[in-house]
Amino acid sequence: MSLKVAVAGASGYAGGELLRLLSGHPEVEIGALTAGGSAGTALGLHHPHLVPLAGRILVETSAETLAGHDVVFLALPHGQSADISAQLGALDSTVTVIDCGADFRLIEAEAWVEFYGGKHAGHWPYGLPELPGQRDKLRGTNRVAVPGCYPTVSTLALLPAVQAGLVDPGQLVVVAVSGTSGAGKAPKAHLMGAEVMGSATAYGVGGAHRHTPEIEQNLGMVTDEPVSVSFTPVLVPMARGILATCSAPVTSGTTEESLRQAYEDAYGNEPFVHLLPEGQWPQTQATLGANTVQLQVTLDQRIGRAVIVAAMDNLTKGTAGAAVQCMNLAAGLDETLALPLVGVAP
Ligand SMILES: NC(=O)C1=CN([C@@H]2O[C@H](COP(=O)(O)OP(=O)(O)OC[C@H]3O[C@@H](n4cnc5c(N)ncnc54)[C@H](OP(=O)(O)O)[C@@H]3O)[C@@H](O)[C@H]2O)C=CC1
Ligand SMILES: CC(=O)N[C@@H](CCC(=O)OP(=O)(O)O)C(=O)O
Repeated sequence: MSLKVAVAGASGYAGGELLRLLSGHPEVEIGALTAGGSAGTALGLHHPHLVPLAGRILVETSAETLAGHDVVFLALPHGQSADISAQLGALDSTVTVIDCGADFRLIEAEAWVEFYGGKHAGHWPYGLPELPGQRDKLRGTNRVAVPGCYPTVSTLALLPAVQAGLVDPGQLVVVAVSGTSGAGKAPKAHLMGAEVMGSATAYGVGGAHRHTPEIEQNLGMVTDEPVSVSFTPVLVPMARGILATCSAPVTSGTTEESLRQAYEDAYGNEPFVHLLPEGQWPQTQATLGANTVQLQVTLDQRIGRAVIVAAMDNLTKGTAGAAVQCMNLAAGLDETLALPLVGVAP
């Protein structure tokens, strides 16, 4: 099987990471590469690391340039995917669309309006195969909403403890540091030189970040209890990677052993989620360029809280790797095809 694949937003960070992974995919032929203002320029100008594709010219993003492919990846700014995917669907009924943006992630329209504003476009199968039951929904689908980077790492960090009833899901806390590539390549005042170099900055504090309802939506799928998360993202001066520290009060009877067992049971057979040996704590570097999440869990006996630390590359498992994983499932291929387990270090 050879899948003809297009990437919309190919000049951006997520688009570049998609092309890095797709270049090594044995079942993929790379078709149209599109952009906004960068249309007409060579891909190599934006991504000099993508040597075999460097001479490819970016074209404008339209339903016409994206039609005629088996799979279209959308790596466009928020709010751009809904219109283009509707136009594309009208032109090409057989295409599979995998959206790296947020447009189709949230089920509840009220949450969309509160955190993003504007009209809710609807909900597509959610691209986190590790959520119980989700892998089967992704097999053979022709639409995928790839999760946000913080929701992927936070959900995977808390899921086993919440699912097993070992923590109170109404009192979850996540503090996650992220590299600046999470914000995309467009210039932003808070990402300019002196503002980001040598400094760590919290943002979206106090329940304001738009990933809060997405994390709650995911964890709400594995418990009947109400789920609430206090989520604080922190920008740190590194290019890529997220380290999430998650905690919650344990329920009566929870022990260090039962916590660890829940994580072993949940992820023992997962190809990309790895519980580290006891005493070893995750670091972002070990996940860079890999489609992996590395986890460690412990019980803070003194105050009765479970503490889980998780590391992930925001551009790989946090976006493009997850998108390719979902394409593999949607197309009936081996889920792990072309997805690295090996990171880049030091
Ligand atoms: N970065 C990350 O870690 C993650 C990103 N995502 C999601 O992936 C998507 C892309 O993010 P990211 O790559 O970081 O963003 P970038 O800003 O790096 O890239 C955006 C891409 O969209 C193109 N674009 C911008 N405006 C338009 C337009 N009006 N019409 C057509 N194309 C346009 C840009 O082209 P041009 O060069 O011409 O401006 C560029 O190719 C977003 O929805 C983001 O939320 C999801 C998870 C993590
Ligand atoms: C460091 C940084 O700015 N990160 C981005 C999250 C990127 C991502 O995963 O999210 P979306 O696909 O939802 O944009 C942010 O906080 O907005």
